[in-house]
Amino acid sequence: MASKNLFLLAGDGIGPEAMAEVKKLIAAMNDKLGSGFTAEEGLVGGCAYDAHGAAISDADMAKAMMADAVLFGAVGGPKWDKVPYEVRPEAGLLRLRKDMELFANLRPAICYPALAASSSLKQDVVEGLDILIVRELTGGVYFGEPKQIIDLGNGQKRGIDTQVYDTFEIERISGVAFELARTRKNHVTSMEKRNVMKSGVLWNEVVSQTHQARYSDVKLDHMLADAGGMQLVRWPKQFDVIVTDNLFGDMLSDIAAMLTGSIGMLPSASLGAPDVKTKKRKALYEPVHGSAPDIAGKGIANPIAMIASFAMCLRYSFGMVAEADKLEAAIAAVLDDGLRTKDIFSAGMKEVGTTEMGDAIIAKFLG
Ligand SMILES: NC(=O)c1ccc[n+]([C@@H]2O[C@H](COP(=O)([O-])OP(=O)(O)OC[C@H]3O[C@@H](n4cnc5c(N)ncnc54)[C@H](O)[C@@H]3O)[C@@H](O)[C@H]2O)c1
Ligand SMILES: CC(C)[C@H](C(=O)O)[C@@H](O)C(=O)O
Ligand SMILES: [Mg+2]
Repeated sequence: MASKNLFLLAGDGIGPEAMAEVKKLIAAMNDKLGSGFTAEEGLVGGCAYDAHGAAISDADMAKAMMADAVLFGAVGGPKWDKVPYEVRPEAGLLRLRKDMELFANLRPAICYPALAASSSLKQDVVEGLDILIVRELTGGVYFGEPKQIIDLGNGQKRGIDTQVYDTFEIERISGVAFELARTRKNHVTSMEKRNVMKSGVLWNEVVSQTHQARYSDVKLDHMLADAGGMQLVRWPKQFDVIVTDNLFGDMLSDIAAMLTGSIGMLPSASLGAPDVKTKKRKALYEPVHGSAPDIAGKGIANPIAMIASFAMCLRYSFGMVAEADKLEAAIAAVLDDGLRTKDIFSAGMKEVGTTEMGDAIIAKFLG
């Protein structure tokens, strides 16, 4: 049997609370289904800084590089607001993405039928929504140089971040988006700001060329990213796959999260390129939400984004498609039964905590 080595980085705040539910699920799968996962745990974020003065240690970084898949909770929190920029909690996540070359971040936004009425948008706007944001994750303004604050010597300072994209980066992320579109509704919308950014001009050009050369069977639209944000809220069902850069993808996926009812619902997969020999790809799975310091420690966090991220792990890293489908169906069924964490609660439903929600999903999955 192929190895199934997981490396778990729960992180800070609600990260460990959500990860605890996935740990129970992994144990249950091993126990009841003989799934054969091994899981080792490490530190990332503020807890890693407290332990070793770095947002991730070299030893844990090496384990992440060797794992078949990394499961990541969330990092950050007010406790570490004043630590040096280079070792702030978020730096651990950015290092994982960069060193593992996880250039493709898949962020599906699905509105489960049971939650259509609880969205802040009108029911018919979100009902049946199933879109996929493909966010470029290792380039753009997140990593471009220079990135610094310069003292101008006249009482003024200058903060500089640099947006950089090379042809190959745009080509490979658009390839991922077109390939995925072929398995869905065959429609890609590329979002950039070519009206003000040179990188946007290049992005638009390379996506079009990639489309013409290899994917002309897929419908392609281009949209300015600001208008894209507006259209996501106006009529999101016009989209199938959205492909965009690192920063726009960050913002547009938080917007998309609210179409599903709560940011506590949105999973993600960050994937590298398949290895030429083994065809295996490095991968990290994480909820889109952060460490939610305002609710950490209260036992009320929604674990669904974390559990659905594990479903993506089953699908993309281990080819366990039937199990992934079953886990996603278990989430839908528990919502149909009326169970709700606080963030998705509406009148007449049963409010539950993190643990009860996790237990109910695991029971449905195994049942
Ligand atoms: N991947 C990550 O680790 C990640 C992602 C985003 C933000 N962050 C970090 O997290 C910290 C807090 O950031 P923020 O407040 O802007 O974003 P956040 O996503 O942590 O929280 C935003 C709001 O959503 C709520 N929320 C988030 N996840 C939830 C869940 N699972 N269940 C119920 N409610 C949930 C929070 O309570 C909060 O009100 C910052 O340090 C930020 O850098 C980390
Ligand atoms: C925590 C932070 C570095 C991260 C990002 O900006 O990419 C987060 O917001 C996300 O969406 O994964
Ligand atoms: Mg974000």
